Amino acid sequence: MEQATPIISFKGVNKVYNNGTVGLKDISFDIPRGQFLVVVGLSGAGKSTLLRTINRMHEITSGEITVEDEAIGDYKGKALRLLRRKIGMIFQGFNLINRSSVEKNVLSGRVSYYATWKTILGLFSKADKEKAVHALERVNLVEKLYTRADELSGGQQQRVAIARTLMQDPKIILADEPVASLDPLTTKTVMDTLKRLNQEDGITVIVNLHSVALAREYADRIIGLRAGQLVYDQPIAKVTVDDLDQIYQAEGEKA
Ligand SMILES: Nc1ncnc2c1ncn2[C@@H]1O[C@H](COP(=O)(O)OP(=O)(O)OP(=O)(O)O)[C@@H](O)[C@H]1O
Repeated sequence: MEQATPIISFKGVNKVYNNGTVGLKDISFDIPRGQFLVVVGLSGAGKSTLLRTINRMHEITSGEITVEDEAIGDYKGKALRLLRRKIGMIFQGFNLINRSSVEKNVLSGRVSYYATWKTILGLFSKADKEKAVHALERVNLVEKLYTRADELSGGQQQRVAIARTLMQDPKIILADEPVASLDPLTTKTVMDTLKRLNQEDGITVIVNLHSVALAREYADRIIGLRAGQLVYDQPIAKVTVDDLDQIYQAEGEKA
């Protein structure tokens, strides 16, 4: 059984969108520090909503979320910036500046450490440039430092996005369908990178995935959502194919 203090805790969390759609319904669970957690569920089950409440990209309607034992709901200004600094986010579409070099994209992960005018003028410190090289080494892409982002493959672009989040020295990485637009081979390079950072740096990783096969391959634990509710929560050793089929049963969707 996990004994570690949770790095993130959901306590009776509800999210209702302005148009009345229920995003999350009475979600309570803890995420131990260093866990590789995979969230599965049908399209519209609430996976993105769940992830985005952790860095306050989405506000919750009721309940409480704590990160490192602090309720984050009232964070404003500096406290919110610091929260977002310690939580890296990876998106399905990579969100890179396509016409800029890999180096510039990676350095942009450091902007929250600078006054705005410096980053506008591109005055990153030598230490940060070295940090960018190191971040690219971690994702095995250092040879692409001066390549334009849009000249890279999808899997390489996603690894640049991961390197960019490493510039924040994140304690948590949220990845929302990070491999949904990638082929199987590049999918593996991206998932392996996330797993390595989880294991070597102890970064807590929370990934939304459509693929049940990938979830089983990489997760320490799988949670399942259906219609905004937490309907499944098991350590990987106890996860069975039948369980996962159940979560996807509604529309017969499989990996
Ligand atoms: N901004 C919004 N306004 C209103 N409803 C929303 C909004 N964003 C999401 N929803 C709704 O909330 C529910 C949960 O959506 P969410 O995107 O979290 O699901 P998901 O599991 O991530 O789906 P997918 O796998 O398709 O990304 C869905 O019914 C969705 O239509």
